[in-house]
Amino acid sequence: MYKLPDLCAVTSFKTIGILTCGGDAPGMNAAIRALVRTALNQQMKVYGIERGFTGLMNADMRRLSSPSVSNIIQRGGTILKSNRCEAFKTAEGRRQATAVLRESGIQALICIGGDGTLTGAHLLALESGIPVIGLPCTIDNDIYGSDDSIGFDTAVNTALGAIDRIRDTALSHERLFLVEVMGRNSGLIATQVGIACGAEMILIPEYPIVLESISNTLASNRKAGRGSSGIIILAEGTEPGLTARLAEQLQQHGEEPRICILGHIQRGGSPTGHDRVLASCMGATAISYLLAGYTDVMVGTLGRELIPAPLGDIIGQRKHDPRLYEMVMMLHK
Ligand SMILES: Nc1ncnc2c1ncn2[C@@H]1O[C@H](COP(=O)(O)OP(=O)(O)OP(=O)(O)O)[C@@H](O)[C@H]1O
Ligand SMILES: O=P(O)(O)OC[C@H]1O[C@](O)(CO)[C@@H](O)[C@@H]1O
Ligand SMILES: [Mg+2]
Repeated sequence: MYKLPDLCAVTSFKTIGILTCGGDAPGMNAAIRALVRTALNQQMKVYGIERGFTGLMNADMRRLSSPSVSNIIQRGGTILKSNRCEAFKTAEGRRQATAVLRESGIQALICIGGDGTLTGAHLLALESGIPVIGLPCTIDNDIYGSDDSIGFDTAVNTALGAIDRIRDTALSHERLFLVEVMGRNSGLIATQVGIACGAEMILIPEYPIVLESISNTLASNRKAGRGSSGIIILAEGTEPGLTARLAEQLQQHGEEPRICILGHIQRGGSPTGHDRVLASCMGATAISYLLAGYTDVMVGTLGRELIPAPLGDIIGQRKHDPRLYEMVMMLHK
C-alpha cells in the first residue's frame, strides 16, 4: 500500500478542471474518480475537460458530480476522451487555453497523462501562473521522477497473457516467435515483459542492435541444448522495420520465425488492482498538493511513498536502469 503524504491546507479552490491527454492508459478512469470525489469532499466544483488539451483550447467541458464517476474504477480508457494536440505545443495554443481557464473560472488544473502531457502541463503552469498538478499515467512508464506510472502494470500483464499463449504454440511447433510490444522511445515495457515471460532475448531502443550477433547468440543457445522454440521481445521503437528484417535474417539461418505485434491491445482493458490503487492514491494526493499550495509538480512514487516531483526537473530526462537490463540478459542465457 502507498504511504499518503501528511499535508496542511494553506489555500482553497472553488473550481478546478481535470483532463486526460496522450495515449489512454488503464487506470485513467480510477484517477478521475479519485480526483472528483476528493475535490467534491473539499467543496470544490469540478469540470471534466474533454479530449485533453484540444478540449481545453476549445472550452469543451462538463461539470462532474459524484454519481458521474460511479462504476468507472474498473473500466479501461478514459471517460473524458484523450487525443494528441499539436496546437498546444505552441505558445499561442497555450495562451488560448489560459484564456479559457480564466473565462470559465477554473482556478487550478490537473493533467493526467505521459511525458508529453506533463511537458505541456509544465509550460502552461509557467506561462499562465495558474496552479497545475500532473499525474503520471502512461503504459510506457517512461516518466523520470516516478518509479511507477498508472497503466504500466496492466499493460505488462496484458502482454504477458498473450505471450504465455504464444509460448504454448512456440513449444508445440518448436518455433521461434518475435513479439513486438509497445514503447516508441522506451524499452521499459519490453524489459518488464521480457523478465516475466522468460524471453530468450530482449531488444530495446536504449541499446544498438547488431542483427548478425542475434543469429549467433541463437545458434550458440541451440548448441548448448536450449531447443528450437523461443520468444524474442522487441520494443516497438527499437528501429523502424527491425522486426521484419530480423525475421528475414533468421530465416537465412534456418529458423522459421513467426511475428506477433501486440500493438494497442496493451493500452485497453480493465486496470489491474495495482493500477486502481495507484490511481486512487495519486488522485487523492493531487488534491492535497493543490491545497498545500503546490504547483508545477506531479505526484510521483519513490518506492511506496508518494512525493511531489517538480515538473521542470523531470521533463526531457530519460529513465533507464542498465543494471536491470544486464540482469535480464544474464538470466536468459
Ligand atoms: N513539448 C511540448 N510542449 C507543449 N505541449 C506538449 C509538448 N509535448 C507534448 N505536448 C502535449 O501533450 C500531448 C500529449 O503528448 P504525447 O503525445 O507525447 O503523449 P504522452 O502524454 O507522452 O502519453 P503517451 O506517451 O503515453 O502516449 C501532445 O499532443 C501535446 O498537446
Ligand atoms: O497509436 P498512438 O496513439 O499514436 O500511440 C502509440 C504510442 O503510444 C504509446 O502506446 C503510449 O501510449 C506508445 O508506446 C506508442 O508508441
Ligand atoms: Mg509519452
